[in-house]
This record gives sequence, C-alpha cells and structure tokens, in this order.
Amino acid sequence: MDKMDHINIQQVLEQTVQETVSEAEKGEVASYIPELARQDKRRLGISVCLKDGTLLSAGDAHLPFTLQSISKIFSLMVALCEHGERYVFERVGKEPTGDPFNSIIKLETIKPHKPLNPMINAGAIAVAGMIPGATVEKRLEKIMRLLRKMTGNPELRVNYDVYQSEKQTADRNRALAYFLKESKILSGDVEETLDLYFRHCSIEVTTVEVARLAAILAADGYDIVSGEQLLPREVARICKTFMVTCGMYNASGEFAIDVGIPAKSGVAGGIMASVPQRMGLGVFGPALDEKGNSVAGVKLLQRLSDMWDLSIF
Ligand SMILES: NC(=O)CC[C@H](N)C(=O)O
Repeated sequence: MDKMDHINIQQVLEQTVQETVSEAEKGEVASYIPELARQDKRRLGISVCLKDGTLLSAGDAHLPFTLQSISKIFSLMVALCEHGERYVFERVGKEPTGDPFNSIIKLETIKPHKPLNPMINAGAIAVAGMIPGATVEKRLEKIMRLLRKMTGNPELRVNYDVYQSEKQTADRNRALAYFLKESKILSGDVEETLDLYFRHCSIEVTTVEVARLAAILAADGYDIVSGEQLLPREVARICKTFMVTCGMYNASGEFAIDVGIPAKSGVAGGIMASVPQRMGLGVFGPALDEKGNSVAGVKLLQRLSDMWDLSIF
C-alpha cells in the first residue's frame, strides 16, 4: 500500500463513521453489568491495522473500553498453548449453540454436560479453569503477558471498577460455574476461576489495540511490528474459525452472510475483526442490539466489507 492508499482509507473510515454513528440510536448500552451502563451510547470509533502494520483510525478510537467477551479468544489461546488441543476440547466443544451467550439451557440438556464452545460464557469459564497458576494473579498474568506482547502496550491493565461491578452482579455466571463444577468440567476453587474470568473480561483497551490483535490473527499469529511469530499458526486458525462460527453469539450466521469477516464481539461494545492476510479491525460502539452486538459497529463493518470486498466467502 502506498501513501495514496492510506489517505484514501483514512477518508473512507472518517466518512463511514460519520454516516453510521446515528445507528447507535437503535441500541442500548449493556446494563446487567452496572458499570457498563455508564457508557455514552452515541460513541463510535474504528481502527484498522494494515498488513504492513500501518494503523489508521477514525471517530472515538482512543476511548477506553473493556474487552468483555473478546477476551475469550485470548484465554483460549493461553489454554491451547499450555495444554494442547486434545485436553482443551475434551472439556469444551466446537459447536455453535444458537442460544444467547449466557444461556444455561443446553449445558443441562446435552450429555456429557460440556459447554458447546469456548465463546459462550459457560465455555469461557471452563477455559478459565484450564489456565494454570498458583494464584489468580499468576493465572491472569499469563493472559496479560500475551495481550501486552500482541498489542505492544506494556501498560495494559484491568479496569477495576468494571471488574468489581461484574463480580458483584454475576449470579448467572456463578450458576454456570457451579454447574460446571458439579459436572466435573471445572475442578478446584470455583470462585477463583470466576474471579479470573471477570478480570480478563475487564481488561481495558482502545480500538487501536484491538486492531493490532486482529491483525496478528489475520496474519496467522505473525506480528509484522515486532517481526515475531507470537502464537502457533494452528492456534490462530482455531481462534479465527470460532470467530466465524460463534464470535457474534447467536447472530454469527447472520453476520457471516452480511459481513463475512471472522469477528468477536463483547458487551462493552467492542468488535475485533480479522480479514485473513489483509487487515485487522477494531471497532467500538457501546449501543448494543438485542443479541448483545454493537449496532453501529456491525453496520460500520458491513459497509466497509461491501466497499472493500472483505468477505471471506
Ligand atoms: N458477551 C459478553 O461480552 C459477556 C462478558 C461478560 N463479562 C459476561 O460474562 O457476562
């Protein structure tokens, strides 16, 4: 890409954000985690990390938000790197559910009671249980270390207020976790594993960082900025596949047709989207649709995908 292309991409980003920001009116910020309800629903920002590492941003790209479910990709990476595929997929499945991300229903009806995939809450709590370490801090450190390396931001931290807010209100996640313990998917201290899960969901980022994470996944684990292979290709491939099949909760099929980019969203309003071999995108728009995806964020990605022909299908 030469400089002209960059100027052109920048203009498209700015214009498309402007044209899409009003979509936020159709959604609402998440309120089941009280601290998230304080976000301003009219925000919309995007960053793009191109193949050569160039970063371009538009709108509210520098506003911090918490990863929430986007972090499930990175806890899965750590679990896969620590234990290998076999161990991980003996405890969590590979199939989409068609149910909301916090649903408990299939966990009980399907036998054995193993969560259907690592992108729903039950699956991600099972994955958190696989992250080894003597204390919650040491276990969290494994995820933070990976994220700091991938984002190039050594200052990355947990938003304490969001973490506390979720911890105090997480009755549904507690119910899922105790069910998993009873089903022997989780062993050890359930509260500690929940604590790790709440903390990794509350890691604070901006779209710039999310675009970098997405770009590394797009490049099969290779980081053009540091020139290092930061994770095995196979792990990157598994994560991108889950992004396609389960990344946008029970709207993943619709998103695959309308946008066609492997993506993972979170209830704070973030979306991480990886266009294989081309670019990583980080989007933030806290107004959510009824399935928990950023309304304006999805629309923005749809418009860019149409314009730049980004669908992988
Ligand atoms: N969909 C999400 O982003 C959910 C993550 C959130 N921390 C929860 O467990 O409910």
